[in-house]
Amino acid sequence: MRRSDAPVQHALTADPSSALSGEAVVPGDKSISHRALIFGALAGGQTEIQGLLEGEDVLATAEAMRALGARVVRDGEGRWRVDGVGLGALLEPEAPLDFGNAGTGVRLAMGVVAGHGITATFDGDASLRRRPMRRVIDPLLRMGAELVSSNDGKLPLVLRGTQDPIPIEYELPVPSAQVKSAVLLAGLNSPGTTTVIEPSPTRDHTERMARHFGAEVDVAEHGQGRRIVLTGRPELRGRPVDVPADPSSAAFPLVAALLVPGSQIVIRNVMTNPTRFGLVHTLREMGAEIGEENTREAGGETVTDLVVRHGRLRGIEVPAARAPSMIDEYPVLAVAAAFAEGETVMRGLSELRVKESDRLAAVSAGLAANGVEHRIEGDDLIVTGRGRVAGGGLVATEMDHRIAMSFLVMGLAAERPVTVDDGRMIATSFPGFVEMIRGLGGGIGQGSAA
Ligand SMILES: O=C(O)C1=C[C@@H](OP(=O)(O)O)[C@@H](O)[C@H](O)C1
Ligand SMILES: C=C(OP(=O)(O)O)C(=O)O
Repeated sequence: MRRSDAPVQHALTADPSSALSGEAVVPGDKSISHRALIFGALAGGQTEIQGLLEGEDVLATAEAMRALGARVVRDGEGRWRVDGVGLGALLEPEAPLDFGNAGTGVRLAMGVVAGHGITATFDGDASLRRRPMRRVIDPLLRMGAELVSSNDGKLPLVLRGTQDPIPIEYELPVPSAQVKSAVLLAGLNSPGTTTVIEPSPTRDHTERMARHFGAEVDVAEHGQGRRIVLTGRPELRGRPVDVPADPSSAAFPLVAALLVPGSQIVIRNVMTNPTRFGLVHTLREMGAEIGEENTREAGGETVTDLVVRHGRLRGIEVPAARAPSMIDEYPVLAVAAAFAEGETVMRGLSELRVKESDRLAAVSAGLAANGVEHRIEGDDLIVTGRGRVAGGGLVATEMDHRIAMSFLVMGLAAERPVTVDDGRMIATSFPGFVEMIRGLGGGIGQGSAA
């Protein structure tokens, strides 16, 4: 039975594939793309961005930065120019800021607005309206912002910022780079130092980019995590930003090539930032052969060409401490685990419940629809792999791009086709995903086979 109301014309079906080969072109990193636009808007002068992810999530942030007064222009494919307004000089937007499906965009922009003497309305699609915003609002209120109205701590909400944000020390209650970044972005316009303590390291792109644009950010080890100290009111100057390929998007062709017999592919220019590379370590522990060639520095990050060959995988235990470094990759890891031999135990996945969908529930439903034995125990997901997957299932996307792409990858390697009921959300982070898979020789077509 269909579990969603998505019209059938948006369904996509992946067919069992012969060997994948060639080069996978993966778009620019989503986290860096959002931040490049935001820092570009906050800086004085011009920021030139190469390789920006032109996905719907990032385009919503571009639109929001325009509404806050920045000039944001597309110069060519992936080439964007931002003329910033300067820290402290953002304009009050005339209309609500609509972030579509993008948690990162809306939460980081709340931090930006909280640190300026302006009021803004934040909104998004049905998925974003379900996601928790208290985690960001709470520290921003401590910094002097005011919550004018909200839908019980969710979108749509109205936030009134302050031109003199109070410098605070904030210990993150959840390991979230979005919360960390919102506090740091609000702290940029604060007269003192803003400190964020994170229980375990989360992606550090805000810290790196703040430095790149001229801010002082000190980072020290703190127990299992980090203590980040930002000095307020720096002079932010527009800078060039070169966006590397997104490891979270590279995860899809990577896992597809591991699972489809005979495959060998190359994925170029993939960022290897250690706060983002947990999936590659995990797959290697499972027995995957993943080479790194031509490793180099580009735009303040290390990038590499990943060389991936099909091979057998075995089940392992993935510790909770690794979750932040691969938080968006669990749906596709669960797919890889379904094809492995033995149990893969993924621990500490509570944050998956508050993404674009409840990803634990959506992954579980997708595995069940395709005959994969698994169970959820508390916040852990345990998948019993048998080296093969029956497939033949219809998977509810639940407005979640990563669920759609993960189960299409499953269909390339399963015994029967796998259908996802709605492929439209893929455009939020990976426009061109279907063409990329086809370019490797994989078959994804429109419509339902289930
Ligand atoms: O800061 C970021 O760019 C992101 C942080 C993560 O979210 P959380 O901070 O909520 O874990 C991740 O899931 C999201 O795709 C991007
Ligand atoms: C969780 C994700 O994004 P966001 O929080 O920005 O919506 C994601 O891309 O998997």
